[in-house]
Amino acid sequence: MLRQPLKVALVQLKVGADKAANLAHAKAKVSEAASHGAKLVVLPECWNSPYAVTAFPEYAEEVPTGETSEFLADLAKSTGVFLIGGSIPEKDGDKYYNTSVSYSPSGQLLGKHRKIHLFDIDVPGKIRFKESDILSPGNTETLIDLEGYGKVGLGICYDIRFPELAARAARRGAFAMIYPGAFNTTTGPLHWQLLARSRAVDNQVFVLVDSPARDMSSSYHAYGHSQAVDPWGAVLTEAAEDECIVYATLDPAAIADVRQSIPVSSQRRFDVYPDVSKK
Ligand SMILES: NC(=O)CC(=O)C(=O)O
Repeated sequence: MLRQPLKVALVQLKVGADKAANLAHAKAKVSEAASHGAKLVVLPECWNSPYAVTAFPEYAEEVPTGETSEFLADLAKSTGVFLIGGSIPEKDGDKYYNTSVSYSPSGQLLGKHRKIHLFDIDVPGKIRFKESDILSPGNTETLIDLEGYGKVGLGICYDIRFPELAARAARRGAFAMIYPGAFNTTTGPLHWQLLARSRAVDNQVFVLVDSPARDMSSSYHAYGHSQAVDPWGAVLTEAAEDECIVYATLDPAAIADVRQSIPVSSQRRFDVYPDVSKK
């Protein structure tokens, strides 16, 4: 559980085609968040590369030995924050993944999460996206320990649509689910906040979702609206579409309060349906 208040910053980063510029820009924004007192900083899905299946092979790197992972480790250390490094295209042998790495304030690798559920959708006349044309799925759940605060579960974007991941993380003690994401202007307005609030209410945990800024000149129009939701399902902070950093302080009392008031975790009927946290 969350052991003390935690100030978080969600960096809704403007992302372009120039990888070096994306890294430099991320450094400026993470430093800005740290200078405002954030102890946990989150970057969005696919922030060192355009979010396009065709771009992934060109931008992909080894993780955690590649340039961007090393950059994130150094950045976490120089700013003294827990850094959830959004996600980047990963190359491992002849396979590609959509991968997130997280670092401690001393630059230690805390976790590596490969997107488990690939974003393959076809909404006729609106959006077709097929990550599986290039990417392979991850096969491992990720729980990371933020020393002094407690554990958080990690998912990437489409992973939020699969409630089992959050339920399992929460039942293993996570106080929050964090999803670097990049919903779009078709699915975002209906589903992004609904899903974030649902995962929060289902599990009585905080949920952080972090998107790139919207760029109408790119092939993928990210929804934006990075936000933090509390265990009651209340939105603590929400960005609009443009680049910005939004902040929230996660208060341990909110978890204790909702769990005492509405004790669903002791009211579950595992005699009627199975507990998804037991494999
Ligand atoms: N980009 C994603 O992985 C997911 C998304 O946009 C959606 O589920 O909608």
